[in-house]
Amino acid sequence: MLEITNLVKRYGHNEAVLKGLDLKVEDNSVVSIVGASGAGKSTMLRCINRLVEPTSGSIKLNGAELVNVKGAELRRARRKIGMVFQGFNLLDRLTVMENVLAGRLGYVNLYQAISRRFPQADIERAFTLMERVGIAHYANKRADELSGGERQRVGVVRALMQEPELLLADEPTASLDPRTSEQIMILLQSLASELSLPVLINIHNVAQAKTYTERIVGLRHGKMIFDGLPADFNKDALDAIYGGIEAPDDAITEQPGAQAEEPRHDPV
Ligand SMILES: Nc1ncnc2c1ncn2[C@@H]1O[C@H](COP(=O)(O)OP(=O)(O)OP(=O)(O)O)[C@@H](O)[C@H]1O
Repeated sequence: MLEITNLVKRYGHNEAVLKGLDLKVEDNSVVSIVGASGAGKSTMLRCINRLVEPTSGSIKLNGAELVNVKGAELRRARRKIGMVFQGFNLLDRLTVMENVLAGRLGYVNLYQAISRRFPQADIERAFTLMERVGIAHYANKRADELSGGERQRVGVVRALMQEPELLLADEPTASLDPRTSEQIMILLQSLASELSLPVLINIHNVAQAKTYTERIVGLRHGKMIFDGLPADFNKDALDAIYGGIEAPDDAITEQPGAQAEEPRHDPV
């Protein structure tokens, strides 16, 4: 379980970007974080994986405090947090397998990392996960030969190679076409359930958030102003979060094609 208490982040002497956030996310739970540009969504994810230093507050993952840990303890904490990126963040000239094995770098020694001699168990785990997401046949292909959806699957497997206790996804579908986006959202949803992982997804596409996640958290100016079920995320909630400025046209309607595969929850 992820437990955030009174999280504050201030960059320099500016006004706080996160103003006392509280959030609990159970295992198996897929939560989307929505909010206008600048609301603090990325800062929140980056505080959790400590790419950004929180100003104050507490972030606990399965009881272990993440705020203020340093050195080896921070490295150990970080490897428990898998991250999936909008731009995939793959090493294009390396193969799919090499990219996937990069997820183990936090676990192997320097010699193994430099010589890329990963334990057999890691290679087997890599194949199992690649098979699970349908990319095992691409193991020896270069990453830049894959489509966007395939590349994102590589990104997901690399994150899972860390044996994470939490998965963070920062706009994981923003670079993908609608159909591929749906597939990636369904994949994240299924993996959360299969691996008993809490998953937090920053997402601009409110229709996808409503269809493929079971809980929506809405941020505005660094404060949480909505935390509830997709069914309760109505026009008032949308206006409160986006202030009528940035709300996408289709935000409260069903995502076209959402029925193409079986989502776990009925679209609302
Ligand atoms: N490294 C930084 N230094 C100073 N200010 C920053 C830094 N990173 C983000 N900010 C500011 O913090 C605020 C929140 O930014 P953040 O990227 O967290 O928002 P967001 O909701 O993720 O936006 P978007 O949807 O556009 O990615 C913005 O005003 C931004 O300018």
